[in-house]
Amino acid sequence: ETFTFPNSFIFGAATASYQIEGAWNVDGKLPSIWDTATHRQPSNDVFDGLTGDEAALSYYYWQKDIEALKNANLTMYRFSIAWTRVLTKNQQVNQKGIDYYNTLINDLIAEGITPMVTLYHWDLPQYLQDIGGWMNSEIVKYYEVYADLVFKSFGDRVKIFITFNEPSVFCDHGHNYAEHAPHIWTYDSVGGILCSHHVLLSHARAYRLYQEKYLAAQNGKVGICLNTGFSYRGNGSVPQDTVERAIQFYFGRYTNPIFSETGDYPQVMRDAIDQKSKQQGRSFSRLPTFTAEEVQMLKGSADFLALNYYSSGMVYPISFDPTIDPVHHDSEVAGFSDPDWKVARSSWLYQVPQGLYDLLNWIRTKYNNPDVYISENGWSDAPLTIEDHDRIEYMRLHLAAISKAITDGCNVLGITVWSLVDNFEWMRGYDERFGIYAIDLNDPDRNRTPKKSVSYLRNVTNSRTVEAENDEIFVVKVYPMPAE
Ligand SMILES: CCCCCCCCCCCCC/C=C/[C@@H](O)[C@@H](N)CO[C@@H]1O[C@H](CO)[C@@H](O)[C@H](O)[C@H]1O
Repeated sequence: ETFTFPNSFIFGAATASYQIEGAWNVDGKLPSIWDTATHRQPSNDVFDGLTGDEAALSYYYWQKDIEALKNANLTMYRFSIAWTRVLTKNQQVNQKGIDYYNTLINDLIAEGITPMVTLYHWDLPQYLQDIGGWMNSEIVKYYEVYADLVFKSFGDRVKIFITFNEPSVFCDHGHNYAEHAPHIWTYDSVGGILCSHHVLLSHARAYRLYQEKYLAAQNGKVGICLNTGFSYRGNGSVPQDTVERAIQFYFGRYTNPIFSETGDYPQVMRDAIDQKSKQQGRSFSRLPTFTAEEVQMLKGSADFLALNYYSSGMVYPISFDPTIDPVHHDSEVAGFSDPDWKVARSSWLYQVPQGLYDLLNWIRTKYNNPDVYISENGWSDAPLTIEDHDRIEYMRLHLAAISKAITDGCNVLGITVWSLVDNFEWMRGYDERFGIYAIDLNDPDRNRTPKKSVSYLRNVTNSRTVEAENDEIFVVKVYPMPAE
């Protein structure tokens, strides 16, 4: 079957500052929590022991990135700004950092490529972590100062801003399980919950600031980037409400306050955490409460949803047990992956295009069909895999799923694939490569070598079609529940 894309649909690619820029301490840039994490001695716990100190050296080779975009026929570039490059500790402007992004933005626009700018892709200034980072409510003010600077400096040319990338990942993995920077472990997910709460408030304040101060002159859009898989019934006896609870706890904790008609946290989450907190003998709930004003400030605080989709899972109910993974412990849901699904070099990344199709329709019906960009979607393979047939298949099937969702009426405006170039894959270092361009870390010039997927993408963007069979997209079957 041939799947088509409307002429308005935009094809692009994405990166993030810490993962590609290098130049970690150049021109006044301050250390971020990822600099701290990767410089830990005697071991940084990164899979290959490496850091983002140099990565793709995009701080010097941004023109190579622009060439790579052009060569792939891509017309949108999602990149992030390093907070640590543009502001000093006492909240003054670091002009050299601003200059770098000004040059990048101007050069992109000169080549007809639309910049999509993420304000926060996990690289918090270390001096803010030192006062508690996302767990301290004061962070909201610091973020607002930073957002103000970004809007003021770049908003005359940048018309699409994303306030945050994947809060579920940096809040949970960074503040519950100590798996990501700032490597904090907290009991009962308290750290992750506080982080999410302050991220939501920071997002809303930045959105309202843009509306009040910049919208009239700049006429841009501000959204937030959230990630999730879709969840499926682990076997025939799993109740549908388990599926819904999984999504609400993982995704709804951010989407409900921003995109729903009612606003605030999902009721199922409010009830569960309040009740469990009580059951634990606590005098107040682990889930903070938004004031009525905050609920209003959050409600409708996004012009679009930037959705990162990689994979999906099967779920089944479990009973409350504080000793297990804290995300599941409040939701009383656990998940597993079908061993028949194809898996990438990243052990968590199973190929489930159906999940993207179902998720887009879930969002359409749940939230009155908001504008959506697929801000990340991609496949990892081994270093220097140039004949990346598995990535091509993954892209083909996910693009088909998107096209099908658009046919259903979902407002999907475009995609920025992850990633433009091979880069620092967080705690996996450089072992899992997501780029459509390969980078040899031994090459001081960091030449961007096109993988086979670049010519595939070029064909897709020229023809605005992909070929796929429905049974390649719809891969979810119901399996017996695994032993608990
Ligand atoms: C509804 C919820 C529950 C159901 C199901 C299960 C979902 C299965 C998906 C498993 C994902 C587990 C770990 C998550 C990892 C990614 O989301 C995370 N690594 C994504 O980060 C972004 O992706 C890029 C590639 O990893 C990364 O380089 C980029 O910086 C991130 O923005």
